Amino acid sequence: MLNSYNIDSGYHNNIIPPISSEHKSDYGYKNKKAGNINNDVYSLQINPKNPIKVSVIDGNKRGLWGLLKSTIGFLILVAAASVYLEGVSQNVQKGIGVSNKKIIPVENVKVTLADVKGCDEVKQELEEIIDYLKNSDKFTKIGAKLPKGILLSGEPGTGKTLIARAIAGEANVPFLQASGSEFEEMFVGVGARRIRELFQAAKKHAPCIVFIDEIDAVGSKRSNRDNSAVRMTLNQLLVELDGFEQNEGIVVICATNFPQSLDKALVRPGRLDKTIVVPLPDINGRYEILKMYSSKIILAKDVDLHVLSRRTVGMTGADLKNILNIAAIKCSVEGKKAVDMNAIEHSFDRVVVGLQRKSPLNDEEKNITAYHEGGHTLVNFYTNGSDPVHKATIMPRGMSLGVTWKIPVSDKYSQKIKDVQSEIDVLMGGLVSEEIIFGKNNVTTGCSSDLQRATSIAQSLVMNYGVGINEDNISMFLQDKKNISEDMKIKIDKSIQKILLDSYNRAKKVLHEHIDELHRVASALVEYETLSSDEIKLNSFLCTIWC
Ligand SMILES: Nc1ncnc2c1ncn2[C@@H]1O[C@H](COP(=O)(O)OP(=O)(O)OP(=O)(O)O)[C@@H](O)[C@H]1O
Ligand SMILES: [Zn+2]
Repeated sequence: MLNSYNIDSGYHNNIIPPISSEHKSDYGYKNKKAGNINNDVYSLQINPKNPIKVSVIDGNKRGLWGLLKSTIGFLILVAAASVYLEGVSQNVQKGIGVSNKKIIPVENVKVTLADVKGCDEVKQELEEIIDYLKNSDKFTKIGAKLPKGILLSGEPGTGKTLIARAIAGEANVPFLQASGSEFEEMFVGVGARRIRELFQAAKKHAPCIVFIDEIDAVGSKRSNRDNSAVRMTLNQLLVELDGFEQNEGIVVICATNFPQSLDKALVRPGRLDKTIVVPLPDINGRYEILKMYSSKIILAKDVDLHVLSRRTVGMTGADLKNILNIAAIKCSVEGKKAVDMNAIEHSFDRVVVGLQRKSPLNDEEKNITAYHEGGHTLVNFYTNGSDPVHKATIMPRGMSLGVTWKIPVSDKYSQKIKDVQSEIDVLMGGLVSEEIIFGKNNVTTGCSSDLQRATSIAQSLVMNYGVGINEDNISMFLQDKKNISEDMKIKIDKSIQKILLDSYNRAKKVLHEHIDELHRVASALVEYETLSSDEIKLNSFLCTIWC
C-alpha cells in the first residue's frame, strides 16, 4: 500500500475542514495527557506541584481561636513546603522532570487482539512480531531478525494505541507507554534524558513493548531543524534504537497521524523499519466495532447495527464507541431502560457535527462515488498498459471521497507513450461513468481533479514528447518554450484537446461495452465499500463469463 498511488488524489470534498482537538474532547475522546489508559497504570512521575491549599486567616478576628488557627495554618504551610521541597529535591537528584512513562505490568495489560475489531490485515501483519516476543529463541536460533521498531500510522481514533497495547497483551509482556509530547522540553537535554530513562526501563523489563505515541512531536523533520532541544531528543532516540540488538526482546512501537512529516533517519532499516497503516474500518469492521461496544449496553429492539454501520462510512472506532456512549448517557439521563434508535440518531448527529471534516457519505453520494470509482476501475481493467488496480474504495480518505489505488508493476524508468495515454483513459473513466449513469448535467465537481491531471499529462505529452506534432505545429520545438506565440498556443491546445477527446471516447467505449460489469462493480462498492483486486475481477469479467 505504501508503494501505491491513487488516481483520485484530489477528489475534493471542500466542505470538510480538518478535525480539531477541541472537537475531539467535546465528544468524549480520550485526553492523552491525562493518561486515561486505565487505573492500574503505575506512574513513575513525581509531581512537585502538589496542590495543597492553605486557608487565609482573617486578621480582625484574632483571639485565642485565631492564634490556634494561625498556628495550625503555619504548621500546614510548613508541611506543604517540606513535601514540595522533598519533591523538588528528589527531582533534582533524578534530573529535572522525570519521564512520564507509564509501565503497565503483564498482568494488567488486559487487552488482546480480539478487542481490536475491523482491521484484520493489520492484525495479520502483527502476528510474527507477537510470535517473536513469545518465542524469541525460535527466531534468534536461525538468525532471523525481526523489525526493531514499528510505525503505526493512521487517523486519530483508529485504534493505534489499542493495537500497541493488544500486542503486549497477546505476547504477555509489559507495556511501557510514553508520548512524544512529553519529550518536548524547553530545557536542552531534558527530553534526551527522558528517552534514555525510558529505554533503561525497557531493558529492565524486556521482553516488553515500548510505545511512543505522537512520535512526530520529536521525530518530525521540521522540529529537527529548528530546535536544538528537539534535535537532541531525536538524536537520543536514534542512539537508543541503534543501541539494542534485535534479540533483546524489546519492540518499539511508535504512532503518528503525520507519517509524512517524520525524519527519514527514524524510519530507516534497523530503526522503525516497518510501517503499518491503520485504516478506517470498512462496513464489516464498523459492524464488528458497534457490536462489541453495544454488547456492553442494553439496546432497544429497534436498534439495527447493520443500518448504523452503513451510515457511518469514514468514522473511526473511537467515533463509533462515542456514538453509543453518548446515546447511552442520554438514555440514562432520560430514565429509559434501554438505548433506542432515537437516542443513537441524536448522538450520531452530534458526533457528525463534531467531525465536520468527514461527514459520512449519504446514500446518493455513495452511489455516485461508487460509479465514479467503478468507472476508473473498469477502464483500467480493460486498458492495456495501465498498472493493475490494487483496490478501489468509496471510503473518504483525507480530502478525497473515493480512491482507486494502483500499484506500478515495476519501477518505471521509462514509459511508453501508449501507456501514458492509457493513464489518461483511466482518469476519464470516472467522469464518463458519471455521465453515462447520471447524465451529462449531473456530473459532480469531484471529476475536476481527474481532468486537471489528465490535462497536465496531455500537455506534457505534446510539449515534451511531441505527441500530436504535425507539419502545422512542429515549429514549436524551435521556439523558446517560455515564449510561445499566441498562434502556436492555439495549435498546441488543439493537440492537447485531441489527446483528451480520444481518451474520453476510448473510456466511453469500454464502459458502454462493459456496462453490466460497471453496475456490478458499483453496487459491490456500495455494499462493501472497498474491493481488492481479486474482488474487482470477480465482480467484473469472471461474472461475465460464469454468471
Ligand atoms: N478498531 C477498533 N476496535 C475497537 N475499539 C477501537 C478501535 N479503534 C478505536 N477504538 C476505540 O477507540 C479508542 C481510542 O482509540 P486509540 O486511542 O487507540 O486511537 P489512536 O489511533 O491511538 O488515536 P490517536 O491517534 O488520537 O492517539 C480505543 O481505546 C478504543 O476504545
Ligand atoms: Zn476520479
